[in-house]
Amino acid sequence: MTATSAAAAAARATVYGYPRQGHHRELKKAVEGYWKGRVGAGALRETAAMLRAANWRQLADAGIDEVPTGDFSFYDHVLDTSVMVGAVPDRHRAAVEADALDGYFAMARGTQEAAPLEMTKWFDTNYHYLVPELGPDTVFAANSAKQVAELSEAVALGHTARPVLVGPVTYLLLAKPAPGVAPDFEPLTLLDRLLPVYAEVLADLRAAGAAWVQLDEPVLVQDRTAAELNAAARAYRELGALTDRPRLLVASYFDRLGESLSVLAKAPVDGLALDFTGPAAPNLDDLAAVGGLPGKRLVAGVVDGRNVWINDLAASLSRLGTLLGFADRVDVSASCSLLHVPLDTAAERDIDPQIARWLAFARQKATEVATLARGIAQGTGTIAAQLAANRADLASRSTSTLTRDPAVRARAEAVTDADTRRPEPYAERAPAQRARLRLPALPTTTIGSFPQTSELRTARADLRAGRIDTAGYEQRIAAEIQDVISFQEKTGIDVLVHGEPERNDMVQYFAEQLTGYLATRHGWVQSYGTRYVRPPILAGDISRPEPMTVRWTTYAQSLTDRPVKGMLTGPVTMLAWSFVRDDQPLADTARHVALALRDEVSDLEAAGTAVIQVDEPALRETLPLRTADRPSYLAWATEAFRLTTGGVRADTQIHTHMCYAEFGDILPAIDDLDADVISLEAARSHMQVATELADAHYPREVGPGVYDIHSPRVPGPAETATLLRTALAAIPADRLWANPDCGLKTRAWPEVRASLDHLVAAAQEVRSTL
Ligand SMILES: Nc1nc2c(c(=O)[nH]1)N[C@@H](CNc1ccc(C(=O)N[C@@H](CCC(=O)N[C@@H](CCC(=O)N[C@@H](CCC(=O)O)C(=O)O)C(=O)O)C(=O)O)cc1)CN2
Ligand code: MET
Ligand SMILES: [Zn+2]
Repeated sequence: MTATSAAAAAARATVYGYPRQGHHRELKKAVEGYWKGRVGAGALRETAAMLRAANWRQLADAGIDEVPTGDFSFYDHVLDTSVMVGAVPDRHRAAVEADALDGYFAMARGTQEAAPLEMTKWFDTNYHYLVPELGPDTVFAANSAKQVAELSEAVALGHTARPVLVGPVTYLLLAKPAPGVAPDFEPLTLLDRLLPVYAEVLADLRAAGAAWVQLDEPVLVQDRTAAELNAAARAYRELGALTDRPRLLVASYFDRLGESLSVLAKAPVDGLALDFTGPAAPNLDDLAAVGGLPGKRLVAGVVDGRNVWINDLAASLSRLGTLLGFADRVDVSASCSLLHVPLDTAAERDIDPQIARWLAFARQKATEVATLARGIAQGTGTIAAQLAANRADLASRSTSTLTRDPAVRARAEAVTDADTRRPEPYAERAPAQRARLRLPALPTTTIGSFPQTSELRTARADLRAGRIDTAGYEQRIAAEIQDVISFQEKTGIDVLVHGEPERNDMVQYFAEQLTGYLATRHGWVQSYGTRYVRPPILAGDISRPEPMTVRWTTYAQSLTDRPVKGMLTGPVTMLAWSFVRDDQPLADTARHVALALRDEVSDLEAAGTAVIQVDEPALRETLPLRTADRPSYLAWATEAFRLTTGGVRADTQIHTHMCYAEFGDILPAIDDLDADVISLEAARSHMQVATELADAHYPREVGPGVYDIHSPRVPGPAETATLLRTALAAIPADRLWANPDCGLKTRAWPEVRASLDHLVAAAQEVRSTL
């Protein structure tokens, strides 16, 4: 047998992870029930075990030969890794020792006594992880209990299973110096201390029956310094040299490995799992250039694990055909964990069946992976029917009228440079806005949403189910807006919001009103912890049949003399938090969305709205992982924002808002948005961003958040005032705003009342010292 046919004959199907929540988000309900004291720890653990078993069953039924374990999490798998290596912050240690589960949730969410770990975006996805906190005094200790238990469960159920772990290099490079540790401390210096802990976990997993263990090293698809590449080489040299270990599969995804590829190819590990989709496609040529992976296993991620379009099976088979020559054994997978896509298209009864055939969620992707593995192992003849159906579905998508609207295309082509610039520079606009708005120094505002109470969600569910009519629903929304406006007036907020009660989600709400978008009923994807989103599917050319927000915004403004901010989601975020079409450049799609939003901005301005906020929380997360790809992205992204906002008068104040990210490396792009005011998340990272903005001489108005809205914890007035003073040390008073980190939709009213009282008091106190 030649190497190629041996590799082909052995081809197996596998995936790296699967949605955790269950068909009806049973996990969310159980965890939130546990927090409220309505579900006991035993019942919570039973639900979790039931969901894991159901997932493995589903994967096995789809034809997956080797299922992942350890990808399950009660909250976040990076936090699970911190627990696995014993990196529990001192402030949470007592809670963790008293009760592991409660301590775990305390690290994730914080308690009144101890702040939670910081949360940030997982690479360029909409998933958030809890940032490990490390310092020179960190003592690691192996705790393999969760990994071993989940492997044992899968094995007991008869599955061939492969534990999936966050790799040591990725773990350290995603970590931050713990509070109190010098900010220039480099967690990677702890590698020598961490490797023995991984060695112990690997030995435990081997003892529990693991033939293979997967170590995920997605940080290696980012630009890395020589020192970091050396550290990666050393890590895998040492782990590879262990005698008591399972075989090691090192995985990367989301982009090409570049210079890291040769490091991993040379490492004494047993296999590599590589992404061959989207920006990672160059991995194929790069693999040829390093001489393949002789003697190793290659897991080929040829099915896009983070978008929802069906795979082009014929194209994947041809790619796999090339890859077969590169390794001893070639297996088939999705490009990354299926955590980032919804579970099952079969639940989507409202999507036109013709269009539903273009879509593959996690369950369908598992089937695609299995089909491809069978195709190369047993010959394409054995999958002829699937190939024919796939060809027909792909053709139906590419010829559909949904994807081409001549009016949208003509308008997009006619955009001029002048459309993307406000005629007056910021320096001229600022005084005009000051004269119109007459705000005090350190004006207070919020980011848009107020609590999305279960009453509001129930009202929406009742409307959908026909239990109430539109008039009844709208009465409910109007009443909520009245409450939110009068609360803000009483509290003494300066620039008000209507509170977004009518929005199920800041992206989905707009998508549902735009032509060219599809919405899902059950397409939940985990965003963080127990919070999920249903990313809409941007399938065609985008247009706005009628105004989307003018009615509720003007209603709110009619209730007060203070300015009410108009509130829109920006074009980049609309793309980032949707599943976007992959049949044209993102820049073209962004322009369609921007033009639709530009009309909304213009309608809001015409209706008298003096302040319009265009949220771009996803601007940073969508930044390409490789530096070389960034300038072209930032050019179209900032242009789309300016196209959205560039048509307004000088005295109309444009705000933008960003959260969940490090902003330091995109400050010039933030300036390029030409927004008048930006609010940023800053509370959990102790105002770091305020200093960064000051160092960069950022010239416009800024509201670095002084209330961490991701925690049920209420910061006291002194703490809020301290944060505000820290910001004031970096940003002059005439350009500083006081606001929370982000919207208040996930918080409860009692927390919001207290926290905003403290925020207004802090602003007043600091104002009095000016
Ligand atoms: N798309 C998006 N991405 C984002 C964010 C965001 O706001 N949107 N913010 C950041 C992440 N933060 C997030 C903050 C909150 C929630 C969140 O609250 N999600 C809600 C769901 C929000 C929603 O879609 N609500 C709908 C549907 C609610 C629902 O659960 N409906 C039930 C039935 C209704 C019921 O009886 O409760 C169902 O359809 O099954 C509504 O209000 O109408 C949740 O997990 O619970 C998600 C992400 C970053 N990425
Ligand atoms: C994730 S950014 C959220 C912005 C939105 N306006 C809100 O307040 O909820
Ligand atoms: Zn936000």
